[in-house]
Amino acid sequence: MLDITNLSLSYGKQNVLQNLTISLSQGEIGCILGPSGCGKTTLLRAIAGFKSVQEGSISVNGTIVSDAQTEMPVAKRRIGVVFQDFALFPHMTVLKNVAYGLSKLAKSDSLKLAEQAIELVGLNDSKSKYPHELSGGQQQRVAIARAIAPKPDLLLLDEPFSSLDPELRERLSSEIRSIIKQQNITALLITHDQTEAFAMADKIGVLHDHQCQQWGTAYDLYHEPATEFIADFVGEGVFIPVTVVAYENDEESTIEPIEEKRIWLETQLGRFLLPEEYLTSGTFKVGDKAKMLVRPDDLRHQDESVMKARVVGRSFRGAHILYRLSLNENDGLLCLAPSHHDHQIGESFGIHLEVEHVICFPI
Ligand SMILES: Nc1ncnc2c1ncn2[C@@H]1O[C@H](COP(=O)(O)OP(=O)(O)OP(=O)(O)O)[C@@H](O)[C@H]1O
Repeated sequence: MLDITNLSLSYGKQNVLQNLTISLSQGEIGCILGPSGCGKTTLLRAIAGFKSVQEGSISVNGTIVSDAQTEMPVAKRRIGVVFQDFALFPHMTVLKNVAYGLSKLAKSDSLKLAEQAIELVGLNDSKSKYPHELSGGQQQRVAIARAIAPKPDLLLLDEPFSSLDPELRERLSSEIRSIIKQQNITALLITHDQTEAFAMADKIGVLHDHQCQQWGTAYDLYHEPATEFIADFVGEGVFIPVTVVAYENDEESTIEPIEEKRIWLETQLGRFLLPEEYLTSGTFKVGDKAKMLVRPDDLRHQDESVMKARVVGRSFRGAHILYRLSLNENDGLLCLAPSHHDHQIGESFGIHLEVEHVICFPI
């Protein structure tokens, strides 16, 4: 439904995005995530038709809407846009706001579609109210109803929840996801908020350094980040120093003595097999120093462990406590422990590192 291929966007000589390739199937929700200034809005504007394309192409539902030669007018693209500030008309009722984009249809058809969209977002009782009579969350629902009423091929959402408080943001994002999914709408959301991206999206692309550094599921980004930037930007975690080592005999290992597999990462928290892909790609050789990603949920609270770490910080999160721990010289370890393990700053407890996905980067 959306195919963006080798897209480059710039403002004059300022290059914003280069060689970006992403795609969404019918009914999929994608999200473009990235820090301020990375080019999210520019990308959204190019898809909607407000920004020309220097290289590559954007296709919606099999038709090229933008490339270096083509620029389909905005109104012909069959793309609905939900803006950050809702952009509702203050002097129009909810019903008139939603019906506004349907003015080409016969009045009875436009009202029918508008009413259907209003019902979908649960605002049946507010049809004749004006935007100033609605809460922020309700106004956002009106904006969404207005964008989906014409049944667009693609729905674009520009930081749709950023003006709402965090609790409402979380609730609304999962409600809006259900509506979009129920209607089998293809949608692309842009945000700098990863909680929003995780709650809404089937696929997430992270923009950095003018590139989309990874296009994958939230699970992929969190557990198998393609770059050091993504490892750092998505989720919490720390990097610990490691040394790439080889063991000549298998006394040290319970693993079968396969030559390639006897390369390990030695850390102060134990030794981990260097994954196959790092060997085949030649990223590391024996003797290299590197850094390994440790997520707070990789580091377990384990009373019987001989390795004890001291609590230097703690943040209570209800079911869990996120501990910042100090071990030897390393002050920055993070451990997410069930909150019944209630330790105060200065106390020590046993830890055990269990890394399912070993992610390493050269230093
Ligand atoms: N109209 C413009 N003319 C020139 N440069 C622009 C224009 N709009 C944006 N830029 C520049 O392009 C880059 C990308 O901006 P963009 O607004 O797309 O980023 P963003 O990721 O959406 O940021 P934010 O999250 O802060 O909204 C920035 O360096 C910005 O200064």
